Amino acid sequence: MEKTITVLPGDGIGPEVMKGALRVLKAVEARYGHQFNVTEMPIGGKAIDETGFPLPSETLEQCKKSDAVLLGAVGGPKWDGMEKRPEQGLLQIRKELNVFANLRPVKAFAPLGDISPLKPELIENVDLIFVRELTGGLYFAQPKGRTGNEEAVDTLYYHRNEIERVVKKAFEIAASRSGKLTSVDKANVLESSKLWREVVNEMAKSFPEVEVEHMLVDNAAMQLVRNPVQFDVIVTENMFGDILSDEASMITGSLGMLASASVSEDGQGLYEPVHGSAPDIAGKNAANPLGMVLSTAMMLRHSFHMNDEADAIEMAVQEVLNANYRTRDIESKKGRISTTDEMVDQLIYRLDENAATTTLLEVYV
Ligand SMILES: NC(=O)c1ccc[n+]([C@@H]2O[C@H](COP(=O)([O-])OP(=O)(O)OC[C@H]3O[C@@H](n4cnc5c(N)ncnc54)[C@H](O)[C@@H]3O)[C@@H](O)[C@H]2O)c1
Ligand SMILES: CC(C)[C@H](C(=O)O)[C@@H](O)C(=O)O
Ligand SMILES: [Mg+2]
Repeated sequence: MEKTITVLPGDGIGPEVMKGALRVLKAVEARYGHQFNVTEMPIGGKAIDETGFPLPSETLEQCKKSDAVLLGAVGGPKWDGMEKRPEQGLLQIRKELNVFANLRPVKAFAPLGDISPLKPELIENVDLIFVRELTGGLYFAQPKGRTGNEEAVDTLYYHRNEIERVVKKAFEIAASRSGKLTSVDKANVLESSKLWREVVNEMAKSFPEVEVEHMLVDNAAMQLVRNPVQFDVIVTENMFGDILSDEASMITGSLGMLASASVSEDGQGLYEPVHGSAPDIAGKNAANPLGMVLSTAMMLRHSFHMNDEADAIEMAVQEVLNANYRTRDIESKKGRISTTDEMVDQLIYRLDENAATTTLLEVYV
């Protein structure tokens, strides 16, 4: 199959983990006979340095005409305090591509049981997914900004349609999984949350097979560390989802493990790890590439319907962890610390092996 991918490495560890993802894609290409036409474009701080804009129009155009977009991370202290911020590029690309549903799966990896700050018995069997509203809410609504030296304003606005489309997506996902949906809001205080709850209750009538519960966001933050296995699908507002998903990353043991897919109604897909540009470890070949690599697997599965290929990457990740290869953030007492590149070497080695095994099995059958 031939596909075009726009690659936006961004800043900090973004380019380092993206290099790994592209090597993994090359391995998939070779083994499964695909052709991925990759075009790299600037976004974030790099784009500000090169063009003066965090999302240059050439980058946006290239993304719009691609089959999918892969993004590393943006931001860093270099651009702090500047009028244009790298993060504006990220928010703008999400808005322009209309990728309103941000899917952030959180699965406990058995070999990382001792890495998580949560007790092993609490995280065993955790397999949940956030459906985070991504193009509305506090991040985007007007008025927004400084209204003088002493005042600043952000607005939490939602139109019913914006809530409906993301909630529908969450119901569909819940129906395809265990049939349990938790909607997280702050309906005891916020008007936008009351509307959110109303929409969820209305939508529930079209999905009788899905059991719905409402949970206030402060309680949800607590429940995620008290008993995370109670959750399956969690749908929530943009900023609540941002905060809760970083919190939930500790179920895996590291923010560097989490992947995400952001999808639109017309099939656009933007794939990025949940973590940021990690300025504290950038340039050291120390970043965990697995969140980026797992985001690449999500791209293959969701945008290209390449399920075997995505399975093979996920299996390779499991095997690398089983074999105790670890970057510093998931350091194990049993093995030495690997660099970003070494982790990717191990993935590719196993991807080749997996492909070889699959071929052998097929021949044998
Ligand atoms: N999607 C994105 O592009 C994105 C997401 C979050 C933050 N950011 C930006 O990144 C910059 C830094 O933000 P921050 O420090 O609050 O969050 P961060 O996610 O960059 O880092 C938080 C902590 O997690 C660690 N970490 C993150 N990813 C890791 C990985 N792959 N491997 C190992 N350790 C990892 C970092 O070293 C750091 O200690 C800011 O400019 C922020 O706006 C961008
Ligand atoms: C960098 C920032 C704008 C972004 C967000 O808040 O959406 C990040 O934290 C994320 O989780 O993708
Ligand atoms: Mg975040």
